[in-house]
Amino acid sequence: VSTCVTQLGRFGTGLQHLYHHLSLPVRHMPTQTAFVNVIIWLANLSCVSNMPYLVILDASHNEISNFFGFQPPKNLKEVNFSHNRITKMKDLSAYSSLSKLDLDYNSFREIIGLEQCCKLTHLSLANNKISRISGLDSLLLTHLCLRGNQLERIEGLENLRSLQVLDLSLNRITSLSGLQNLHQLGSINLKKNLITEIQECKHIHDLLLLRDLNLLGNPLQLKITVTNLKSQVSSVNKYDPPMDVVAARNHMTHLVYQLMQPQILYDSTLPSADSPYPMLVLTGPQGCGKRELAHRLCQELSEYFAYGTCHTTRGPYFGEENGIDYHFVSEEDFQHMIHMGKFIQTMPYGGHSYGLTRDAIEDVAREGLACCVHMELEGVFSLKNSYFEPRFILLIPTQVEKYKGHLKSRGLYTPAQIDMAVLRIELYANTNRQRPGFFDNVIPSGTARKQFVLKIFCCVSISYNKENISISDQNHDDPHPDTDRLAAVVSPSSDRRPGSNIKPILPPIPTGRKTPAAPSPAPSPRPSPKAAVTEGGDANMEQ
Ligand SMILES: Nc1ncnc2c1ncn2[C@@H]1O[C@H](COP(=O)(O)OP(=O)(O)OP(=O)(O)O)[C@@H](O)[C@H]1O
Repeated sequence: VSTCVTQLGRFGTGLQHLYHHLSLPVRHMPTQTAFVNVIIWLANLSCVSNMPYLVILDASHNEISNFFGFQPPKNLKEVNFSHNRITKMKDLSAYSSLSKLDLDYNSFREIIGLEQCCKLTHLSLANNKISRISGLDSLLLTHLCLRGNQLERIEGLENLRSLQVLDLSLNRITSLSGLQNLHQLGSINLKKNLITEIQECKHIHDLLLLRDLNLLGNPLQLKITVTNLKSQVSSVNKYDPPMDVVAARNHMTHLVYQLMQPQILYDSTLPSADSPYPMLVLTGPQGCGKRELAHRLCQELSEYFAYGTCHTTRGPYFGEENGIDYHFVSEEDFQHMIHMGKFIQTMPYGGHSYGLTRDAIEDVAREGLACCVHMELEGVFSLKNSYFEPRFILLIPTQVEKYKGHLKSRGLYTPAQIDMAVLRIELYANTNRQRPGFFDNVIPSGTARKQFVLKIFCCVSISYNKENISISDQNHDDPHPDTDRLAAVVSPSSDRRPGSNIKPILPPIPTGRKTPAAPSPAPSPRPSPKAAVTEGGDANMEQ
């Protein structure tokens, strides 16, 4: 035996090999390898004592419980005892040629007896029961694997200056302290340990050869992810805040300023404050015709709606009147109003400020009417935060070239302003796509005015208690619109805003309202010259 290779295949095919190799004289096999057979399942390796020239011994996957229970072959370099039943290491000073020792999947509790194995470079003790690293001080290990043990700290490695690859994954290690002097380290695996602080990395800061560091599955990973996420979110919020964030800030600002003012607890001139005043908001990109339609709506349905005049710092266009189209104020006055808590929401647009005041809404509420306003999308986001529960109708141009041409023909905008307005169409479209129900109704450009009015009616019929409203249409194209038919035209998203309960979004019109039974073409309670001015203007574009 001692002159031959003993090669028993580990998976049961080795017996023929055994006999085949047994017939070989040793001079043909200068490097001897012993494989032992799982079918035989060796319990001891005493036979190896008769193999003085053995160099590599693979005794893995057996039932061996005796650690190196054989006379040491002089040149034994590599031993694989993995997947056996060995519980205790012993002094291996007689095995001084050992360079590679695989002891994975046994039941070792401590590392002992290797002190004299000065040629040992690879040691693997994965999946044992080792709770403390010891006895390695004098070794020249380059590879050390202690994966899947019970280590709580990295200790006893300080002198392993040759160590290049260290696997300490699947332990209970909480700190990277103990690695700082291992300057040859190129790879550290600390996956699935208990490291919580990223500051622990200071211990490996000076390891210049370190290429791989695996800290996956440590508590700090979650922390880093959350921290990264937090810092990403905060940088996004700082430099490119989403509309929700801007709107929340805007709402908070005005709420805080408002709360800093003396509070009026009861105003007998106002309808009950138990429910928010009815409000209709027309939104869409600049010049899409929403302002004109708001004016027209207030004129044609003056029984129900009155125009809520916003404030702006821009100067009036030709034909615009202060207090009707806007309250035109200076930037200074606008800022002062903000600080006086006057606004519900504000928004910068095109280098100017725009804002809707609480007074504008309450003035309309005093008349027992629903307030109709127009604003850009950011304003809508802000209002969604407020106590008011408006109905939102989006007017969206669908024919971009036509819309562009219309803006050009107004002669009010620079090419850059036109481009911006056109770009913002996508913003509205995306919001509508991504947030179903965000708008109560969407009216594409090109919708016939009749249909538009029908849809507004639908909105009204849903907004108000249906018993209280009858839609007669003496002024409109459709002589007998009934609410059922109107309901058929309304898009599903207009049914009810998400989150609202069964009751109508807008309460019945406060007492004091004229009976809506027979709306007449009486003049609007508020002048709406803009509607007259633009009759056939922007609104016509929608036709
Ligand atoms: N309080 C507000 N909050 C947000 N947006 C507002 C507010 N008031 C007005 N806006 C919007 O600001 C944009 C610029 O208004 P401006 O009146 O200067 O433009 P315009 O060229 O007349 O456009 P439009 O015909 O759409 O009103 C418009 O889209 C308008 O609806």
